[in-house]
Formats: sequence, structure tokens, C-alpha cells
Amino acid sequence: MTLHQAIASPGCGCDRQDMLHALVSIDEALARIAAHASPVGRTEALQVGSAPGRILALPIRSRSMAPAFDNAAMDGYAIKTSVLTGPGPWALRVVARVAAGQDPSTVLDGVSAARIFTGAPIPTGADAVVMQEDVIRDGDFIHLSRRPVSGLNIRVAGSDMAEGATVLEKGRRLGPREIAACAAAGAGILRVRRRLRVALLVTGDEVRRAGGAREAAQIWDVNTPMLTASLACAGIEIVASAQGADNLAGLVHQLSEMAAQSDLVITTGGISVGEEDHVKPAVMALGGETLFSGVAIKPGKPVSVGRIGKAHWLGLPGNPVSAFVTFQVFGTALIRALTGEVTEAPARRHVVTGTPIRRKAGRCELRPATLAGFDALGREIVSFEDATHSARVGLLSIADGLMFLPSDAECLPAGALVEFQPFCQS
Ligand SMILES: Nc1nc2c(c(=O)[nH]1)N[C@H]1C(S)=C(S)[C@@H](COP(=O)(O)OP(=O)(O)OC[C@H]3O[C@@H](n4cnc5c(N)ncnc54)[C@H](O)[C@@H]3O)O[C@H]1N2
Ligand code: MOO
Repeated sequence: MTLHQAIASPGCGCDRQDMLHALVSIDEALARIAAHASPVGRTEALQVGSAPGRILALPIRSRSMAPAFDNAAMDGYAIKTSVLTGPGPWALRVVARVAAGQDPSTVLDGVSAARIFTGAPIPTGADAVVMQEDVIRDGDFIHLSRRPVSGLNIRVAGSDMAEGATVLEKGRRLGPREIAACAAAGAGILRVRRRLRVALLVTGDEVRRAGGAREAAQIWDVNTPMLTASLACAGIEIVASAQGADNLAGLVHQLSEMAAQSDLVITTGGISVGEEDHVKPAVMALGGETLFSGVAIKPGKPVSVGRIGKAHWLGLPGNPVSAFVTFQVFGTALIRALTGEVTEAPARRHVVTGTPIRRKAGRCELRPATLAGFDALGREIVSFEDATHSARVGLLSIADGLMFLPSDAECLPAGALVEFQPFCQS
């Protein structure tokens, strides 16, 4: 496998045009993830009801037609429409009673009807079910005043699924709708990918547990709870979580232990250019490699992806908004590649800006934006802050997604068309 070495130059210089060439584009970073990360681990068999959140390792094919037999869609009377000759009303003798689950051996002969219930097999010879509200029952007879069309209220065998039809492709994530389709297709045991093992290491001597005691110049840890929640959205549990040592030797030890017990190690912080940023040197000291290190985006420029031994590594910036945004864009892409997930991610779509934008050209900006209604043409409008602040978490909760501002866009008028990627929700 060819992996790209870390960018040698330590100085990304933020928006300096001469240094932007050292960063890869979003599309290039995503292409490298897609090219180098493939599904990890074995597969396992699970009962259909125990598989929510898992990724299918084999396609699901319907074991029989669904429905497997013609059956009634309503409680009422099964009749043969061809016996309704001349003008109505018609009287039919009720000669049988068929409930759901009953053997479909009833045969309708002559001018007769069968009492039938929703889900019950249609008697041989019948071609319509008349709702009980549309007949008058009088002893053994029903009276019909309107002619039903052939096929009325009959759920035809195979109308939902043909036998052998592919109901779900491999790689689909199993939510309630997919589980329902598997069950209807007769798939009681599913072959799924084993859970991805993710380890999380947040670095920074100043970082303290959220809400815990802290001293001057210390901060509460936003990244551990935020990434735990982001991973839960992707159906992933963390197998190990720790606060990283802020020195090279300590980080080397922790990363090596985490890499040995996980498929993916996520770090936050410590990947910028200062001498206090030890994560990349620690990855390199372990013989690790980088797929890319630095993307021409704001926020999140230092985001890196690579490997430490057999484990993959996702290096997120320490600033919480940068970490959140880069996890949304690159973390979810990496996890999809490692789990083999093919389920469509929330699609990027076009929205229009509610107010003008003035910004510095250079990096493509992924600015949190809030859906704020529709314009006169029915296009969705977004509102947003004047700039992207990588450390301001306060307003993140009112954003619905990320607005993509092209790298060369310095001035955009109100009403400009921009790409918008909704946050993954669940
Ligand atoms: N000279 C340069 N300095 C910086 C550059 C640059 O190109 N040249 N890049 C800036 C950019 S852009 C970013 S983003 C940050 C990324 O820095 P690190 O990933 O090394 O992160 P840290 O320095 O460790 O922390 C940054 C910031 O985030 C706070 N933090 C860290 N962890 C947490 C946490 N778990 N919860 C809440 N907040 C956290 C930390 O206290 C810092 O304030 O570098 C710029 N510098
Ligand atoms: O790219 Mo950094 O994420 O601006 O703050």
C-alpha cells in the first residue's frame, strides 16, 4: 500500500498563499481515504432483532415472495366479481369463514361469498374483498349494491418482494426500516460486520474533565463528550478513552497501546506546528505513516489521517469546532470506509445565503449554518455567523449543517447559491 508521508514543512502559515500548496484539498483528502481504507475485521452472525446499527456483510435476498400468498387487505367478504350479473343489488350466500393464519383451502363456487379477515388467504375462485362496511349482512346472506372491481382489497402474492429479489445490498447500515425489510424477506439471521473498535485520546495539559474542578488557564474537555456522541451517531462505541500525556514519550506509549487494541485511534489536539504539539512526532516515532496531514479548509486545517501499525489514525485539531467539523467530514468518511458502509450519507445540497459574506480567500471554509426558511423562489435560506470561530462552541447547537464557501470566494452577496451538508442526526 502506498501511503503519503507527512508534510515535511512545519509551517502551514494559516492562510498564507505560498503555503497553501502544502495542504491537500477536501476532495483529495476524501479520495485518499476512499483509496486506502477498506473494511476491517471479521463478520459475525446476529439475530435480525439484535442488529440495529450494524453494517450488512452480505446482501439480503427474499426467501419467498412477499406476501407469500394472495391475502385480504380488509375485514369483509371475499367474492367472485364475475357472478355479479345484471344490475345490483346482489345477494350472495356466505358459505365459509377464513381467518388470518387459516389454511387457504376454501373454494368459492357459484353465487357465494366467504367471510374473511385482514391477512387471511383469499379463497380459490375469489377475486375481490368487499369491506364489511359496504355490505348489508342478513343471516347467511350479504347484500351488495355497488359492483367491486376485480382485485379490490387483495394484496397480491409477490407484490412487495419477488422470491430471490435483492432487498438490501451489502454495506447497508441496519436501522428500523432495513430490519423490517430483512424480517419480511425471511432473513432471521444476518451476517454483519463486527463492530469497529475505536480508541480516543484527547491531548492537552490544560484539559480537565467537563464540569470537574479546574484551575486558572485550565479548560473543560469538550472533545471527549462531543466525539463520544458523534461516534454514537455512527453506531460506534469507544473501546478506550484517555487523556494524552503532553510529552512525546508518554504519547508514544499511549498511542502504541491504543493502536494495539483498536481499528481506529482518534486523537485531538497536539497536531499543529508548535513544539508542544507532539502527536505527529509520536505517530512517526511508532513507524506510523500519514495519508495526508493538513487540508486547505477552515476550520480544521491540521486534520490528519494515517496509520499506526495496523490501526488507522485520525488526528483532529484540538479546537472543538475544528474537531467537530473535521470529524463530520473526514471522520465519518473514514468510518464508512472501515465499516464498508454504503448507505447514502446526508447529501450535500444547494442553499442560498441569507446575508452577504466578506471573507479572506485561501482555504475552503466550512461554516456552521442554520436553515432559516425559504426565499420567494422556494430555495432554502441559511443564516450564519460573520466568521467561523474554531473555538466557539456556543452557537454550534443551533446550526443544522455546514455551508461550503469556495476557497477563492472573498465576497458573496445575499442570495448566493452555496453547497450545504446537513449534520448527521440520530
Ligand atoms: N503557528 C501556527 N499556529 C497554529 C496554526 C498554524 O498553522 N501555525 N494552526 C492553528 C490551527 S488552524 C489550529 S486548528 C490549531 C490546532 O492546534 P492543535 O490541533 O495542535 O490543538 P491544540 O494546540 O492542542 O489545541 C488547540 C485549542 O483547542 C483547545 N482544546 C484542546 N483540546 C480540547 C478539548 N478536549 N476540549 C476543549 N478544548 C480543547 C486548546 O486548549 C487550544 O485552545 O492550531 C493553530 N495554531
Ligand atoms: O483551522 Mo483551525 O481549525 O482555523 O482553527
